[in-house]
Amino acid sequence: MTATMESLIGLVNRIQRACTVLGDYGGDAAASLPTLWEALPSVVVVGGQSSGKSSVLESIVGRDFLPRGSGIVTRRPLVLQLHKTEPGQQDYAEFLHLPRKKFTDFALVRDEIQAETDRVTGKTKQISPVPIHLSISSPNVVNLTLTDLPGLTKVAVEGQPESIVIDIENMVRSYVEKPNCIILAITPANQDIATSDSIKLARDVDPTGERTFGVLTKLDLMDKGTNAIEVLEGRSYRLQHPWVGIVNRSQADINRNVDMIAARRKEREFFATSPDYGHLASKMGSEYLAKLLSNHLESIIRAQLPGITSLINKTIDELERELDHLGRPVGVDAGAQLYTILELCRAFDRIFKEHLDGGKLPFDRHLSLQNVRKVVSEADGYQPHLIAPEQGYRRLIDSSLNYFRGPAEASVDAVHFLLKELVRRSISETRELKRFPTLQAEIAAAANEALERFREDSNRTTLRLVDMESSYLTADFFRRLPQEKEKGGNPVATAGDRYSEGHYRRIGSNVSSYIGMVSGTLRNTIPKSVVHCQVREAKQALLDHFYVQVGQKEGKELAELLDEDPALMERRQQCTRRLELYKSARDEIDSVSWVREV
Ligand SMILES: Nc1nc2c(ncn2[C@@H]2O[C@H](COP(=O)(O)OP(=O)(O)OP(=O)(O)O)[C@@H](O)[C@H]2O)c(=O)[nH]1
Repeated sequence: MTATMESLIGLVNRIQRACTVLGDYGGDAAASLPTLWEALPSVVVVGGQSSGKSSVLESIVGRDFLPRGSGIVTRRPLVLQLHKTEPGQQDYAEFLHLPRKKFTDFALVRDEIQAETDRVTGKTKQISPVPIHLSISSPNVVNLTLTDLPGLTKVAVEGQPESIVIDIENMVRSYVEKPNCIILAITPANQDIATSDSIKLARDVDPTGERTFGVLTKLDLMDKGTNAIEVLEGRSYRLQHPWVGIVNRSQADINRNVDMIAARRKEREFFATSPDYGHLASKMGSEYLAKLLSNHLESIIRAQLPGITSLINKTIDELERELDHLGRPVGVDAGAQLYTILELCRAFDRIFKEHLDGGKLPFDRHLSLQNVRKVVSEADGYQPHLIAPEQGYRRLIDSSLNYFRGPAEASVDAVHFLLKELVRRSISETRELKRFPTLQAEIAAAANEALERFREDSNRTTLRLVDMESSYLTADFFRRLPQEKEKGGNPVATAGDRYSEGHYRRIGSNVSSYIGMVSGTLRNTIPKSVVHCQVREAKQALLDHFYVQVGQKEGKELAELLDEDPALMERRQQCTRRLELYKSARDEIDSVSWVREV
């Protein structure tokens, strides 16, 4: 049973240490990272200035080790982990930030707390939420973890910024508002309970008093003829747990170097012999308080462990999923990088081809063909001027064929823009590329460049098809045109009325029928040429140039292509560290449950 108790509080201690090492101090909801710190039950000591907070902690530990001085001395949370050792063992202290260094001189512990506080907060005397972890092993302690926070204060003293009053209140509040926080609310007995800073705060965050332990210090300093029975018996301010009265060392005792063991004895005597508190003696004093807290913390941890375990498993799943989504880190050598780049290009190319093959391109009913048809009808309705027959035919046909050039180019462009849109869509659908904005932009640029080249080629080819139709006007063609016999008429007519209207009409309809024939041909060949020069090329060789270029790059240039969004890299790192934390917590819990079952 004892083994279990030790292992449960020790278990939470180890997880708490892992939290600090891996940067989880709770309260960073802005980073939207899951926090394990906040899920762990902890006892937090809250009190106004000079309420006797430090004295209570030192009394629980049985050692002098906390910095003293004027102003706000505690400026970082101090997570104080107490481990009970076998009788006769020497007391020692260890800091998480100084692994492998054992302190047996507690005056040095005090110095180190001060130095470590300044290391993070600087000489500015600001406060910081990054906790200091101190563990103390001694036969004279119970297994317990307490977090000491800066004392609630009304005014900043010299050298400390005005904002510190609010900053402290906010920091303390951020701890005590967590439902897992057990609040140790310190109030001096020589002050009205109604004005106690710690009770005011506790009432705010824990109105039913379920998780608040009231501690009344300085019972020895009350005015003669008054006592704190009303408070200690829970009538002044009701809590679910019993109030505990404490008598710490007075300033005079401290000045006289009265040691803690002697102070504890004195405290016991105070209660045992007190006419007011004698009947409560067994439930008063710092030793009783320590045991009470230890038992409570233990039972809370036991009750919450299943919930914490399932939270851990759920969070591990979530973090793994997010990391999969963010993509795992890329290797650092050129080979791995080139491989990654080519893989990513292929991923894009695959999606692009899926679009092409998926019949998502409405070539046969697209604008280009409609345009061709539209122009054909225009050409059919075209009424030619009349010049000498062969030249006239040639010019009429040439100028009619010119009408095909615009739409031919338009069909080339239409397909070009469709392909460009597909590139854009495929780029944005290539999820793997999202984390590499540089490479993403390069692939998009390379694809668009290739499409540009295909367009030029397609334009040339398509216009040539049109040109070919006009150069096919051979002498034979004219010879085979239906000939018209002059019917009588006036042989000396002027050039203007040399031919009858019927003549012109026939020329017009001849040109028309020729153009009709040509348009029938172009209607078939333009789409073929456009698909051949652009779609087929895009499918087969979109990134060919790019592959050649990438193949010639050096390690450094490859790394640049794989340059990731810094925010994303940061996020991946954060998630990786959090995942590490949750996994180590899971391992810790697994090892304890295993011990318990044996
Ligand atoms: N007589 C007597 N003096 C006490 C008691 N508790 C604390 N003191 C004295 O009250 C003064 C303040 O006590 P601390 O323990 O330093 O109080 P604190 O809340 O930690 O104070 P700050 O850290 O300065 O805010 C010291 O001089 C203590 O000796 C007590 O129960 N009885």
